Amino acid sequence: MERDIQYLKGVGPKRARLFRTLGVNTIKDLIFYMPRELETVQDVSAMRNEVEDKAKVSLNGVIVTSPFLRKTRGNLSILSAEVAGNLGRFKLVWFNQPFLKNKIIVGKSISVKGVYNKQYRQITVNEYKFNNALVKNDTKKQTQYFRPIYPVTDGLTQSQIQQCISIAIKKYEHQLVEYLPKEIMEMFNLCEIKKCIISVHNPKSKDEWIEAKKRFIFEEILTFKSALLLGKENISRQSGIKHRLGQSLIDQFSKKLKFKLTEDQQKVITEIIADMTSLKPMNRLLQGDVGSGKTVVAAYSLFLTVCNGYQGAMMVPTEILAEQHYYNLKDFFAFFDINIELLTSSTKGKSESYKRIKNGEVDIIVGTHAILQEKVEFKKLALIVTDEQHRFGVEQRSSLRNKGEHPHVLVMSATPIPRTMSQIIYGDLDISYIKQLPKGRKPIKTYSTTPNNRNRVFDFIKKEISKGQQCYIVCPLVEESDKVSGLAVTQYYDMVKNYFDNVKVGLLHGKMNSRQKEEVMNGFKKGETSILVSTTVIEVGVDVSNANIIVIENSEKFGLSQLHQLRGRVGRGSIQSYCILVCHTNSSTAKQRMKIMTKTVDGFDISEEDLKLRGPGEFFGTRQHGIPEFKHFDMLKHQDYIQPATEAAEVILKNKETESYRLFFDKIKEFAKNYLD
Ligand SMILES: Nc1ncnc2c1ncn2[C@@H]1O[C@H](COP(=O)(O)OP(=O)(O)OP(=O)(O)O)[C@@H](O)[C@H]1O
Repeated sequence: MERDIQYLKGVGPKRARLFRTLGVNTIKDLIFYMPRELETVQDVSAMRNEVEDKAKVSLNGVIVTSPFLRKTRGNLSILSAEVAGNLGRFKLVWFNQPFLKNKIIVGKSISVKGVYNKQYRQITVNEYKFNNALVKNDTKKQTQYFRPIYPVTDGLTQSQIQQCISIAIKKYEHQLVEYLPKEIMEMFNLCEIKKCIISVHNPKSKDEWIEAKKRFIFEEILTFKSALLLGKENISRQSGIKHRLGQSLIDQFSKKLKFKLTEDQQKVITEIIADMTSLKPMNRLLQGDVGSGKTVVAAYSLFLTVCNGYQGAMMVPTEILAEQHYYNLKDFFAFFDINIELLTSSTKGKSESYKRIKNGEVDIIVGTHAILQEKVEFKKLALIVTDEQHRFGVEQRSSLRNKGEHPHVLVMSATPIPRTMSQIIYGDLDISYIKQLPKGRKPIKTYSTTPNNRNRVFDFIKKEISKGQQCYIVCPLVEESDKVSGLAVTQYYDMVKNYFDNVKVGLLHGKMNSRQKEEVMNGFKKGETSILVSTTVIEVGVDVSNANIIVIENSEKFGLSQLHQLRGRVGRGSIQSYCILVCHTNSSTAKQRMKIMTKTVDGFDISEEDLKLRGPGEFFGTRQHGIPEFKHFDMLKHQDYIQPATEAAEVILKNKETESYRLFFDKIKEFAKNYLD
């Protein structure tokens, strides 16, 4: 079975090349090559009246009229002929195959598959075969059968794939040995591998096909969950850096805070302290909605590390965010002797900085992925905090981990991920939630409008600015473009400046250099600028509590979760905040999305909706976020499988030394090695 596909009878080097483009390299790959759907084919030769319009049908009959060929104005050719089957005459139609005209001979018998047009008793032919044998009058014949449909490629048809698979199964069936532990199969009522393979490629009934598919879905998610649990088990077996609590120091830090922690913040801090003072490395995800106050939680953990004589690192996805966290942490630690440094690709005097990190002069380093460079070596790194983890790849997470000796890891995510999804992406982490927002926050009022109402929107902004508030306006593009539609910040900035006399307006986008960005951001933070016209560079983390309006132009162009993130830039203090979505299209999908935004303020609900609307692939560009490309498992359709698969994974890890589990456990190790390392 492990032999190269070209050695299968009927394949050869040329066809093997085509198979390889489908990811089929060996005979085993072919046997496990899965159909994407099951087609039900009705046999109209024996049909009663029940065959529906547009149904996929097959027919055996005898050609009874000469072929008729005509050309349409668009140069399309239509070839037709009539056949007589058991139940009368049908018209067959071929599109763009004029060359068949000579083969269609009255009296010849033919089998066809195609799509039925009920009104004209006509079949648009997709596949045909001329037969030598006469058509039998067999009315007891099966009236419907099932045909698996495979992903194909140019030069390789459905029937060729089907034929090769059936040759492969016939020859190698005996090598299909069950590898799932018997106990697991019984516990979860799974169908045996040989039977599944046969049923999935040649099902006798739809139920049989579904049963077989079930096993493959379960097995796939089970392998993945087991690998995640194995990774988790490996980390927890390492000895972590045990911190002392130093409660009095923690109390000192609390006393210097400008606000009282919420109960959720307090609870999460307790969980983190418990992790860091234990013998195992912490491996925790902190999920909290926008503006729920995750930064202060990070500050507590960093403080604990530094007080214990270690270094901490905080890695974030953008320079703006790195700078903001850097200043926030400086502010939090103003009363303590803690050295914090910023490291991004545009930091000046990096080599000096590297030295200070290496010799331990720097206590906390805040930066972008510039921290991951080889040159950055720590003296005693004990805590890694990453913000917006899902923007970093899995490899980056582990490469930062390798900069210390089993450091503690705290992952913060501001994008609320639906539970099912976080169980998959973050299945190897313990999860803490901050659900409450700090006291006194008012729900953001969200409105949807059209560009025609822009002057009214601007007048509203004028009114709020006159009360001392500030406003963000977000546009999707930096500059106008012929290729992509949408408003550009540069032009919009000029328009806003013209409209608002005596109001200071700032412009911010990713093409500006770091110094310019920092200046603009600082001007806005200090309240010197009242309106900030920006691209989505402000999307994550930007925290200016005096800003109470965000206008999002071309709001139809953003995903719901992204709109929620952007909206989260306001409502970060006790004043009433507003989010105005300017939608430039009338489409029903856009309307539906705007409605969700105006009705829902909860980030978890929004991401659930977003996932439904866009599907997991687009929701998070999958590979980047550590979700493998599943062949069978669908995050939306198969949520029910996650819990049982998790239970099964736990059983497997517990019994991994038992003989009957060994075969499958080896597969899990192999998968973990390829995927998680
Ligand atoms: N317990 C609290 N009471 C009052 N204000 C708080 C509290 N905790 C945090 N804040 C303030 O709330 C604002 C938002 O906090 P923070 O920036 O940490 O949110 P976040 O969870 O990181 O949000 P985002 O995901 O949008 O970055 C900050 O101005 C912070 O100082």
